[in-house]
Amino acid sequence: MSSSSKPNLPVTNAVNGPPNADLVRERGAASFPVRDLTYLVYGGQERTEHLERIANMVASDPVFRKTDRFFLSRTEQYRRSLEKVRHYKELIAKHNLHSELDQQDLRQAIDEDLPIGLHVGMFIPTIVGQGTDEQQKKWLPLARAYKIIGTYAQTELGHGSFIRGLETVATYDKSTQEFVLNSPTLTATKWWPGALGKTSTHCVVFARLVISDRECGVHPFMVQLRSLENHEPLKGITVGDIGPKFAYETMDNGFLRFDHVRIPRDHMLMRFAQVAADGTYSTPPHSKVSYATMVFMRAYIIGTASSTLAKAVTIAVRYSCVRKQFPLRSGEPEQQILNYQNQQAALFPLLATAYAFHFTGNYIRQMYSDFVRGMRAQDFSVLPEMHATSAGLKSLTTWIASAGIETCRASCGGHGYSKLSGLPSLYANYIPACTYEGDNTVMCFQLARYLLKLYGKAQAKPGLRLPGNVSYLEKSTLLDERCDASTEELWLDPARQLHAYRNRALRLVANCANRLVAEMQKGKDEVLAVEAIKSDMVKVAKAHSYYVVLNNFVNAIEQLRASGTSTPILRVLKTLCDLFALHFIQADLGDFLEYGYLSSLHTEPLHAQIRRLLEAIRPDAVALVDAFNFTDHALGSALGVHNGRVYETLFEWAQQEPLNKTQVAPGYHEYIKPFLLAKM
Ligand SMILES: CCCCCCCC/C=C\CCCCC/C=C/C(=O)SCCNC(=O)CCNC(=O)[C@H](O)C(C)(C)COP(=O)(O)OP(=O)(O)OC[C@H]1O[C@@H](n2cnc3c(N)ncnc32)[C@H](O)[C@@H]1OP(=O)(O)O
Ligand SMILES: Cc1cc2nc3c(=O)[nH]c(=O)nc-3n(C[C@H](O)[C@H](O)[C@H](O)COP(=O)(O)OP(=O)(O)OC[C@H]3O[C@@H](n4cnc5c(N)ncnc54)[C@H](O)[C@@H]3O)c2cc1C
Repeated sequence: MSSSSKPNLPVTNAVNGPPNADLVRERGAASFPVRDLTYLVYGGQERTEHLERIANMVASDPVFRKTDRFFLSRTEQYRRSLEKVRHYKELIAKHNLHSELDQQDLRQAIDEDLPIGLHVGMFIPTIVGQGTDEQQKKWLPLARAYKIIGTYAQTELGHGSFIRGLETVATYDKSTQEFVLNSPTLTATKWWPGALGKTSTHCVVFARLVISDRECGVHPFMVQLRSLENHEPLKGITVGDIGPKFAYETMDNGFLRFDHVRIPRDHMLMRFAQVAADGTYSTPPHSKVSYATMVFMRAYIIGTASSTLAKAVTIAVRYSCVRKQFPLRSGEPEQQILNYQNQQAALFPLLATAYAFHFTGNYIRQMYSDFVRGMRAQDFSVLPEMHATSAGLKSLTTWIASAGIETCRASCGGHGYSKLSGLPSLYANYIPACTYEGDNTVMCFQLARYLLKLYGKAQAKPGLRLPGNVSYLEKSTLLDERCDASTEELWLDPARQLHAYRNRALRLVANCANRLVAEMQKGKDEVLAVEAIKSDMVKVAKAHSYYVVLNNFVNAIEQLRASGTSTPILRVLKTLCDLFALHFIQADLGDFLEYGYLSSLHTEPLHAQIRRLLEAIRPDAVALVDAFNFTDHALGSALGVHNGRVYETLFEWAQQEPLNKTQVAPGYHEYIKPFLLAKM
């Protein structure tokens, strides 16, 4: 079956001409209607077409061009991103894109780390989440109209993960009804917040509240940093850019110091905790409610892991169809490198993972909106589950996506190392996701701690009912059960796949719990006992998160089946789900073998089934990446161009290299000529 219709996307940036014949052939041989899968991924035909209109508008607009980005200095890149911000605002007005969703779509299409990312992603959400109604009324209209630009200033030079260790102080002065913000030490300097260095006029600062020498914990405060007239820093404020980074050049991550800066009392965001005029402090209803914006951003980050990985896989799969190396036998044509099993084994599990994470993103979005509904009704009961689940999924998805981008880059051989492949910058700009919004390892401890607690409760109280994704912790009998997938066919049974993931997670939780007890029996207190099991806690969190991802993928396919999705689409999604499930068992085989859950009786058919799945995906590989529907602008890659004119595009883009502006190299006269022409 061929694709039901061609995607309505312009081929920008790529060199025009007849498309690569191999890609044309691959597209014609897809076993499912590509367009229908695109609709499924983006939420229907209407929404897909809307996204395409925005993507096309961006892709054909010279202000948003990306192809020269590699040749710009850091300062030029920052300026260019500001130019893009201004144009983004013009387009909102011109095309009436006033809804939050439209603006999010537009930013996504622009596809750059713009210095307003923190404004929309954390500054505004913190006002919404933590501000009183009056505070929202005051600041939201200004922020939404970009009359003020803000960021989220929490991390300091000395502390990021350990929020309770932050040193910036906000001391309440009852006599003037003001807070005095101060950075008492060098390590109290705010360090890293995006767009803080040069762009923001305001920020939400996290500081320890002190009232009459009493420590009241870390709270958010609204602070103006720069004049709205001339952008100069206000009195008492030292602010600037933190300097060169691994990448992320378009973002002015900044530093900030306060020298006894005074702000009015109503600049503390007081939705949950309050300071009255006389200095009376009212505690929040939940001690971690001020951390809510981070939970929001973690959920957002989980949602973007799929699309980021999907971009890398799209580039690598298309290129691997165009690229040919070696005939199998002399005299035969050379093979597309995607025909090699090793290439498929590297790329197809990542393709499957990009689809798996798509459904994880849907799941966490739903969980987050239920959680927000509860919060609005003062119900914080879901907060621990939301925090723990999002912390674990954020870690697993960003780790896998980061490593996956690098695998894609390496799979493109030498051309993958060229920045023109788009993969080095995709990787370099993405990997901080493993660190920001909570270092992944530290986040894993949060989930593991939650699981250990629930496991302990379930042990202490048989018959206790735990919520959906953690209900397996009730069933310690699961530990005695063994895998019975002794044939290739049995490995395709979702119930057996889930059983394996549940069993592994429970085993690791139980093992950790036992070790914790053993450490305490050796005389350690609980704190030191936890320190002795920390690397196992990371494994626990990952194992549980894998289970959550797979469970959601399996459930999503069941729901699609029930809602009448066509057989060819269901078939291809099931194949991807199977590959996801089996690949990550194969990757962590030691976990499953260690406790005798699996033996060689099961591993042989497992490996064989994985090989079959790779073969099954091969004819659909191009169609499966096409279904993500990225424009050439979004991919920013000479290797991933839709028309497959890889070599023409690489050649043309390389001509832009500034060194090629002259035939004779700069420096020739000083450094090359003297030794070339020196007498022997
Ligand atoms: C429509 C969408 C538009 C979006 C547009 C986006 C545009 C995108 C642009 C750019 C993208 C990239 C931007 C990146 C920006 C990056 C920003 C940042 O990095 S901000 C700083 C982030 N910092 C962190 O994440 C710090 C991590 N540290 C912590 O979270 C905490 O310190 C901690 C590690 C969790 C520990 O906290 P603490 O010491 O206070 O607590 P503990 O004593 O360990 O635990 C006590 C109990 O509290 C529970 N807990 C902890 N945190 C939470 C929480 N958040 N919610 C609920 N409960 C929590 C903890 O589990 C303990 O529970 P018990 O065991 O006692 O039951
Ligand atoms: C690109 C980028 C953008 C950022 N944007 C912002 C922003 O807008 N606003 C903002 O406020 N911050 C921002 N940050 C800061 C970011 O949130 C922190 O860097 C992050 O939370 C990690 O904290 P840290 O740097 O203190 O790491 P550390 O905690 O110092 O981590 C260093 C190592 O120590 C380990 N470790 C730490 N604690 C423990 C423990 N208890 N047990 C065992 N191991 C431990 C970690 O696993 C890690 O391996 C940004 C960072 C980056 C890189």
